[in-house]
Amino acid sequence: MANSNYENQSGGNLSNKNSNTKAGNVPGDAPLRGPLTPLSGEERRKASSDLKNQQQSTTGLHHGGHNFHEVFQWKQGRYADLPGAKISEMMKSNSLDNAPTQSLLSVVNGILDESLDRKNGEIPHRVACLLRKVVQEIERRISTQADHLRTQNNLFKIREEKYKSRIRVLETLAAGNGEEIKTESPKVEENRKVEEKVKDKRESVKETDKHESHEHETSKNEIDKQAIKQETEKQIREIASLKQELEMAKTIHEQQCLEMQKETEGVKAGLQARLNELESLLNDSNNRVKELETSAKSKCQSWSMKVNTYQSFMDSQFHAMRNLRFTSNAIKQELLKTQKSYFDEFNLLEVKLKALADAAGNYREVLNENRKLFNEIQDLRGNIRVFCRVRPFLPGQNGKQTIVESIGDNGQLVVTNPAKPGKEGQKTFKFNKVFGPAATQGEVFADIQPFIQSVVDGYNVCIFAYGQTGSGKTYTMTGPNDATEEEWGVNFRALNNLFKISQNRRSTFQYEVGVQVVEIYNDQVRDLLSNRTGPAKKMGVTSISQPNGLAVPDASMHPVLSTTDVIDLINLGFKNRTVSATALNERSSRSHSIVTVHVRGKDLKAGNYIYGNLHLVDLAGSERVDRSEVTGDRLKEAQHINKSLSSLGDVIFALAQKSPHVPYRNSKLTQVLQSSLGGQAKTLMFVQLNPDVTSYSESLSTLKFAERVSGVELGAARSSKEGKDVKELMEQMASLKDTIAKKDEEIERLHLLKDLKNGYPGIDGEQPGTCSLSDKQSETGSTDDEKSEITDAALSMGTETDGSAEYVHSPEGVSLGKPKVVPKVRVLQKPAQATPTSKSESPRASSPAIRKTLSSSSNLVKPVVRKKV
Ligand SMILES: Nc1ncnc2c1ncn2[C@@H]1O[C@H](COP(=O)(O)OP(=O)(O)OP(=O)(O)O)[C@@H](O)[C@H]1O
Repeated sequence: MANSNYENQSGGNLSNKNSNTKAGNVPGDAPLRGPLTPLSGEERRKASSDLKNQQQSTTGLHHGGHNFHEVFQWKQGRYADLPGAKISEMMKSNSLDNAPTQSLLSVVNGILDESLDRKNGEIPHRVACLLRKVVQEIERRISTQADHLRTQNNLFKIREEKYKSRIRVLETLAAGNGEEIKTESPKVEENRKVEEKVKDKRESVKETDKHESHEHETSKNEIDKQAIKQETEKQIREIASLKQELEMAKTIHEQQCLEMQKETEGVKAGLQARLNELESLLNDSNNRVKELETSAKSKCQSWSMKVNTYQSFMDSQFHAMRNLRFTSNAIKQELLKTQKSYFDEFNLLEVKLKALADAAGNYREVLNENRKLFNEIQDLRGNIRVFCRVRPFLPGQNGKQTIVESIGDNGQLVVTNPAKPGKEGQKTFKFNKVFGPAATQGEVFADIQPFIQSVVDGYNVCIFAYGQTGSGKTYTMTGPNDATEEEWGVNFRALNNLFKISQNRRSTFQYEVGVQVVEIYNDQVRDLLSNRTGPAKKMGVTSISQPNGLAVPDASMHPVLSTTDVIDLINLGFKNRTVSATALNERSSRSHSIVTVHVRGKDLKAGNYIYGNLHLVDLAGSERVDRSEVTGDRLKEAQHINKSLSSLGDVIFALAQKSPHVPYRNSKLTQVLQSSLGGQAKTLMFVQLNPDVTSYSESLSTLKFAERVSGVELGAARSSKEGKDVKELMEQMASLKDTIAKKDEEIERLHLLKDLKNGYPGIDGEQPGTCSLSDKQSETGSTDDEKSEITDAALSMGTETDGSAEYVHSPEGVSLGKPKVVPKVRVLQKPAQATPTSKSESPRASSPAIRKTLSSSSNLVKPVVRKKV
């Protein structure tokens, strides 16, 4: 308040408190007084009124300053936000002139602090102008204050002179020359008053004395003189003290002057430094502003360039979009056209699908017929088939003189007696097929494969290898030790094929496969897969074959899911056999090993089961006992072998003769194989031949046995009452083959229809997880039989789908709609009349499969021309 008072009074000059106090008492024409001289009442009143005036003036100015505060008391960081109009208004108005210097400095500091706080140090232009104005105001005030100080100094000097003259007067007074000192000093005035008082007193004394006695006058005068003297001394002392005080005041005043000067210079220097600092900041700010302006200009230019680029890009995009729109319209048109043609094709397809559904509906029937035909072919070929296999000479075998003269394509084998060279010694044998020494395992199996399919169809099959020791029975049935897949024997290949077929039929049949491995040694049955340790347990054989074909129910049954399982089991069985062989001296040659595969298939549609079993038999060596000239155990073994082999021959012969009694019970071997010998069972015998001349006698014996067996069926055919000869039967077989071929053609056509349907993705209704027809084809083998299996599975799926989905046409395409059953409008029909042929009277020829001729109303499924059988 005091500060602003002073500042306002002095036109905003900078000052301190001391100067403030004194400046208030320094009006130009004010009477000069000593510092300690008491004020008279008049002077006090005047001084009070001056003070009031000053206060009023201060209040008024402060009011103006208050306005300034209102304008300038911005919070830190807000000066930059002052609107330009406000700043220019402040700069135009006189608010800066009335503002206290402290406030101006606060503004400067505020702006600078704000500029420092701001990261880029920028001061907006308008704030910089304001700053310049404020600084100019501060400069002006400094110069004014300097003038004021000079004036004040002069005043002090004048006052000093006055004090000095007064001191001189007092000194003169003190010297006692009685000279009246006319001075305006209060002390002198007081002296004067005292003197007047003394004078008055003297006069009053005189007057009193006039009234009192004259005598006392003299003594009183003396007393007065002494009093005056004392008074004078007292005054001299006072003058001395006043002088002292004056000196002190002078000293203090000089000190104060010096201090003020120093302070003023300090403030001036500070302000100058601050001013310089502010100017440099201002310059920096200006430079920064220029830099910013330059960068803003360059940015502006780059932005305008970018804008141009974007504009051109947008133009090109718009152009491209327009083109795309045109293209899209064209595509839309094309799509509509395609859709229309698609609808047409779809309608056509629907018609074809109906035909396909009809055909597929009857496909099962066709398939069954196919199976029957297949079996009839098998029957015609003979339920007992004999293959002869001549093993090659072994690497270490000497001589290498063979008894095999020739091998014919028609199953003819000519052997020569080494003792009778020439035609005389030659003997011809006829079998279903003869495999020479070069025949591979794969070639051999190719002729066996149909038997495996029969097993899956629910027939019992027995494949056994017969021959003398070392003739290759185990090689054919199992393969060599540690056989590669190429060298796999019948066992592994048969099961591998069985799994493949069951896999292909998985949509219609669910198969379970179990394996038993037993051996028959000395007419005893032993389980080779028993996990019991020690010698194998003896097994009983059921005399009447069970419906499930389990002739040895006590033998462990092992379910198998893959060929690997089978390999493991058979290896385990042979290992057990080998263990026994160590003790029983090469027992493998003198025991029959039987691998029995039990197949149970569930018809997924009908729900019924079919059973089939396959016996894979590696017979004991067939060498003659008399030649071996053995005794004891070996003789017993040989007798058992001979007995079991001849029992096998007897059974087969009895079956061929359709004898009412078939001697199965004569040996354990025939009992075990009973389910696979006779009835609908199919038997395949491998006659293994050692071509070495040294084995001629054994080989001849083997061949004779085989000839007897192989001649059974054919002989029976020849001796039948209908008088049909082999040639006729062969013709019949060819005819049946022809029928099958036609059916295959028909199936192919159905495939075509199916493919046609699959050609339209999204409408075939293929269920997830099901294979497409092509998938199935690729994963199967190349035989026709397998193909028919595949077709069966594929068409079964197709039939279900065709009957359950309706296809909805929509502009977006084709989608599956509400399920709808497609009515079967076409069925496979029997021919109007079946023309019986000369063979039709035969039970085989008169079977419905042969009599039926397939026809189809579909233009794609052409009717099969019925062949004369
Ligand atoms: N087709 C063939 N090709 C190559 N080697 C063969 C063939 N047939 C048999 N062999 C070999 O002949 C030898 C005897 O064959 P194998 O053991 O199969 O006769 P086997 O009739 O089973 O004898 P055993 O009655 O003693 O069991 C074996 O070394 C076998 O590898």
